This record gives sequence, structure tokens and C-alpha cells, in this order.
Amino acid sequence: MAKIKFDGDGNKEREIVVGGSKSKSNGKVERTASSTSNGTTGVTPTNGQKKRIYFDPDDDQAQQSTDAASQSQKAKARRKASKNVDFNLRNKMLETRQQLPIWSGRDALIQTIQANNIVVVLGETGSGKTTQLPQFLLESGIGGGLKIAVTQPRRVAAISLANRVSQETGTQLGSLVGYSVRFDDMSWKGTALKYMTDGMLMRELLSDQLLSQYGVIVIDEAHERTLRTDLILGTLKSIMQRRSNASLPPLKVVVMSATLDAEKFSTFFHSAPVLYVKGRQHPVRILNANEDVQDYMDGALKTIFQIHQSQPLPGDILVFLPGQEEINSLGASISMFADGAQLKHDIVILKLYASLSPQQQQKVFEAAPSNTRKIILATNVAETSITIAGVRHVIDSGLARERKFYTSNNGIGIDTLFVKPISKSSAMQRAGRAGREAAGVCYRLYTENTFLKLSKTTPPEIERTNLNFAILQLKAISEETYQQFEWLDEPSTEAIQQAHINLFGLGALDTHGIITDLGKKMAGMPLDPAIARILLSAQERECVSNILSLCALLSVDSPLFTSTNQDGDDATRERFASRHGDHIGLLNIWAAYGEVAAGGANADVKEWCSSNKISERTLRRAKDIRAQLEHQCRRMGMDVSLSTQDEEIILQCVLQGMFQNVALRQGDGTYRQIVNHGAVKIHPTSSLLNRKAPCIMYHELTLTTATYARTCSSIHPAWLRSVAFYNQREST
Ligand SMILES: Nc1ncnc2c1ncn2[C@@H]1O[C@H](COP(=O)(O)OP(=O)(O)OP(=O)(O)O)[C@@H](O)[C@H]1O
Repeated sequence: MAKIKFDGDGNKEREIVVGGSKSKSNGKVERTASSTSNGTTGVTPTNGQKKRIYFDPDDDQAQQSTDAASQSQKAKARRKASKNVDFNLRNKMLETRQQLPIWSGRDALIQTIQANNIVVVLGETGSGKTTQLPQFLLESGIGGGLKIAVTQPRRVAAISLANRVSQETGTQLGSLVGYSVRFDDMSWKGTALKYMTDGMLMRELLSDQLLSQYGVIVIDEAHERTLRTDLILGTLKSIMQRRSNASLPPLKVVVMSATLDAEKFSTFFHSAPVLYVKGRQHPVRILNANEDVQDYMDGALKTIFQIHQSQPLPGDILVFLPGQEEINSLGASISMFADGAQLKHDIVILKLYASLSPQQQQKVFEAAPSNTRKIILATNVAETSITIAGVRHVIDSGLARERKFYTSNNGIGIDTLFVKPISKSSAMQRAGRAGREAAGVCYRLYTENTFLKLSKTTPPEIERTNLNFAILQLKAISEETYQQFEWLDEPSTEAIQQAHINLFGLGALDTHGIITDLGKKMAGMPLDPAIARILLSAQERECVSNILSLCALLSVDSPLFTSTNQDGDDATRERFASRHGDHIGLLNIWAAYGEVAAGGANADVKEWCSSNKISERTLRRAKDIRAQLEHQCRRMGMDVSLSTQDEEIILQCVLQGMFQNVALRQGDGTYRQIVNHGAVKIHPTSSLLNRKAPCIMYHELTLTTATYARTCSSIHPAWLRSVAFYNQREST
């Protein structure tokens, strides 16, 4: 195996200044010479015994119960728990907390936030912003006894931070400190400090326009500029004004960011003061590859084993890859390679990406068995805010999969996913994951020159996403909120118009652009407007049960992949195939899985999934999502037991939300989308490949060597005519 060579680059370890001047680092900059011990040692077989490989263990945690009785029991337990403080644990953790750079600036931070309603805090990764600042607020009584919310762009971060901070406060998770993420709420009315996704705060705005429960809102990782963070920042600006007119205590807002783009936030909030928290606790050495690694999968594989064979334990490895497919594929390669090698220590391979269940995601935070190295394969969900105990080595492929919305000449857009180089800011965040508990090393599979050419920050999501969700949410809060809303970066008029057209097509807006009752119902569901429309259409056509299953299956990755073997897909696809295509095919798998599961024995389910090359974990995740969706639908008064055997009715419901995702077969055998006439190919994993269906509906497009339609079904072109009629009739 050829070696990957890395050049050493210096770690930039800086002194801490809180509330100081804007001058750049006044601390030392340490440069290290090209490394000999890190990164250049090949995988040399040892004489030791062949080591065991653990593969990401299955999720065996109980599904979260959603019924009202258990919710109230939980609340009772939390109320009781909130009175218990483990002072020993709290004091022990206090010593660790006090080592963090931010501690020296505690008083300055508290005073500035006390004196100003809006403050921007900048800090390096690992300085202690996310775990400490909210506790400073809590301890100093800022917020006048109202709750403190800390928003995170990602669910995994919200959960793990709440876990950590509840330990630091010596309290049980969900009592004093809790979290709230989509489909999982670990808080009660007495929770004083709540870590939550930005999406959950948006949802709270639908029922409480002034966020009257909250005294302070901390927006973390604001530099990531997710769509929801931008929506919250714009909404908070007007809420702060409106709260001062209402008989409520003023709302304080703290915007936290990595050191880039601070001025933008400060200017947006009328020149709000900016505090700089400099320094991190532990240094991270950056090692760039000698030359850009062309095959980053191969490069990552080699680097993993170079580190594993040359570096002592403890020292887990975190690898950043673009997406789930790459993670599965590298996982399989590692396990294959390790099988034939003499490893110095055992390894355990773990995965972390967005569509895993929270329980599965939490596995990466568990300590590895003794004398074993964790190898964590992650997407950029692991990039910000989180600390994975044990990680000392980060391998950065330099790539991420990004969703982008293209608007064509006629103004109609499509959402696509594609792989692209990350920004400098992302690269720095990734490196930051290596130095959380001790000094660490980041191996970049690209040269320093390539790093210098990366864009400074990732473009705001608002510039690359369709605005359907954003506009529907703002209008659902109130037409006034929408009209007064100030964007941090104003989207193009075309994008706004397009969203209005889409929402009108879905029946969410009327001809005057005013939100309809249907639109309000859609906004109340924690789903993309199109998916919400499909569910509401199922209510009309009396097949909510089928559509709940389908929506859940469409929210997870294809169950046809297993983590170790992807070869069996074709046979499985044929076994469960439907003449209508993939949507019904998915429901066929679901029905068969349900039958086996109803049989009772856990072993049978596992065996059935494995012999059919189906991912049991994915199906369980779908089951979990289905339960949550069902709960939502029940709360909205839907009859969730209704189902149909008529496959065409099911597809017509889907079309109601996906009417833009349709392509027609041309005379030359190619497909063109009906909305913008763009060429599209049927993805090789679709059962419609080579079936020559005259008209297809697809779930999503991916852009690789061509534009591929994934999860395709054959539909009747005449159905399209009735969709517009239905959507408009429903909206009135
Ligand atoms: N779950 C955890 N286990 C162990 N240590 C942790 C954990 N969470 C936080 N820490 C410690 O607290 C430090 C500060 O974490 P915190 O998340 O507050 O940093 P931050 O300044 O917000 O950085 P970032 O923006 O990169 O997350 C970490 O570097 C680590 O030393």
C-alpha cells in the first residue's frame, strides 16, 4: 500500500482576550517542521495476533414512546429530578470547566450581556463558547428567570451538548438542562436551559410569536448561515422590538460565531458589540498532504491505517467524508483491509450522518472497549459544536455533499445534491474536532496551497436552497412577520417569486399570496411543504396509513443497502418490485417487514433483513419516524388508520406534493422534466430502469456525471391535469 505523505504546518495557538480590541491574535504562532512520526509510517504487518473488528453495533434502544400518558409521567419524573443536584459531580466538572479559555473572560461577558440586549460573541473552536456561556447566563440570572435557548444547526450537537452541560451542572438530563430536536423532546416546563435545533425554535414561533417563555436566545454557529438560523435572526430582530412594546421583559440575544463574518451580524443588529474569545485549550497540528489526493477514499483508507499502526492509544480517528454512500463504502473497505492485516490494536468502525436515528448517532460518543481504537466515519454533521471523547486524529477529505437549488431560464428550479470542496471555515472547524481533550493532529488530504484557495466561508444556505419552506414558515407566523422580515442576505426576486408559485401550486397560498388554511396546516408539520401536502392529500383520499409509511421511508436512505454488502440489491429489488415502480416497491418491503416483525422473534427480523440484503436499521429508523409522524397527524385530528389497496391512489397522493418532479419520455428514449425540459436519467438503482415508462415521477434528483432521478414511479400523464385542480380546491 503506497503511503500518503503529509507536510507539517503550524498550529495556531492563541492567547485569550475577552472584550478586547479587534486586533488579530496577539498570541504565539507555532510552526512545526515536516513530520516524520505522523502520517508517513506505512501499514507494516506486525507479528501480533490478527485483531477483531467491531462493526457499528445495532441500535437496540427502545423506541421513544409518544403517547400522552408517558409524556406526563416523564414530566413528573423530570420535576422530581430537577430538585436533585449531584454536587460531587458538579464540583469535579467545575475544575475542568475552569481550565477553558472562556473562563478568564466570564465577568466581561456577563457584564456586556447585562448591559446590551444584543451581543455578538466570536471564539475559536474549543474555547468553551457553547458549553460555558449559557451556564454563565444561567448562573448570573440574566434573562430574568425566563428560559434560555441555545440553538444549534444540527440535532446531534443539541443532544450531545445538553448531555454534557447537564453533567457539568450535576443534574439529570431533561430537568434543569434539556434539549428539543425534531421528533424528540427532552425538556419540561421547568427546564431553564434548552439546547435545541434552529428548526425547533422556528416551530415554537408558530405558537408563540414573541417567544414569551424565553429571556435569552443564544444563536450558536451563526457563521454556518443555515436557512433556519437566518430565519431566526431576521425574526428575532422584529421580536426584540415588539417585546419592548409588550408587557414582557426584554429579549436578550447572543449571536455566537467562529471568527469570520462577525461584522455582518453586528451591523445587522445596529452595530451590536462584538466580544472576542481567543484561544483554545489544546493545540491542533495541521498536516497537509504533499500533493492533492485524487482518490480521497483510497487516501483516507491509507491514512487511517498509517495512523493506526504508528500512533499509540488512546487516540481515536474521525474521518470527514462527503456523504453516507462514501461512509458505507469506506466502512466496508476498512473492514476488508483490516481482515487481512495484522493490526496493532482492535478497531471499531462507527458512522455518523444526519439520517441515522439519535440513538444510533449517540453511539459515537460511547467509549471504545479497552485497547481498541474508534474509527468514526462522518459527514459534516460532526463538523461543529460537538466533542467526541477520545478523538485525537482528524482526517479531512476536503469535500462535502451540498444541496443546491438551480433556477432555470424559465424560473423553475430543481433541488439537487452534489459533492463540492469545503470552505476554509469548515476545514478549520473539522480540524478543531481533534483538540478537544488533548493535543491533536488534523491530516488534510489536500495541500496547503489548495487550502489557501478555498472560499472563506460556505455560501449561506439561503443562496442555494428553494425558499418554499422559508416563506411558508414566515407567513404562517403572521403576514406581518413576513412583510417586516429583514434578511441577512436578501434572496433574489426570482427565488421569492418561484417559491410563491410553488406554494400556490401546492395550495398553500391563494392568488393574492396569502396563506390558506391548508398552508397553515402544512406549516404546522415539521416537514418539507411538499411532503406535508402529500400527507394532507392522503387524508382526503382516505389512505393516511399507507402514506405515513411511505413518507417515513422517503425520509430515510434506501433500505436496500446493507452496511457490508451492496451486491444483493438487484435481486431484492426484483423480489419486492411493483409494476408501478419504486414508491410501491418500498411499501412492499415495508409490508413484508411488518409481517415478519409481527411474528415476534427479534432474531427472525434480523435474519429476514440480512437474507434479503435489507438494512434493518434503516427500517427501524423509518418505523420511528412513522410513529412520530402518526403522532403529529393524530394531533391534527387525522384518521391514521385509513389505508387502501389501490396503488394508483397512493401514487396520486404523492403526485399532489411532487407534481413538479415529473419527466416525460422523449422519442429518442431520453427523459425530460416537465417543468424546465432539463434532461434527466433514471438512476441505476431504480426498478424503472430500462422499463420505458412514458411518464415518471421521482422523489429527488442527484447530480453526478448526469442528472439522475432517484426513487421513480410510472404515472399516468392525465393525473397531472387533476393535481392543480385538487390543490386549489383544497386550499379554499
Ligand atoms: N462531551 C464532552 N466530553 C468531553 N469534553 C467535552 C465535552 N463537551 C465539551 N467538552 C470540553 O469543553 C471544551 C469546550 O467545548 P465547547 O463546545 O463549549 O467549545 P466551543 O468554543 O463552543 O467550540 P466549538 O464551536 O468548536 O464547539 C471542549 O474542547 C472539551 O474540552
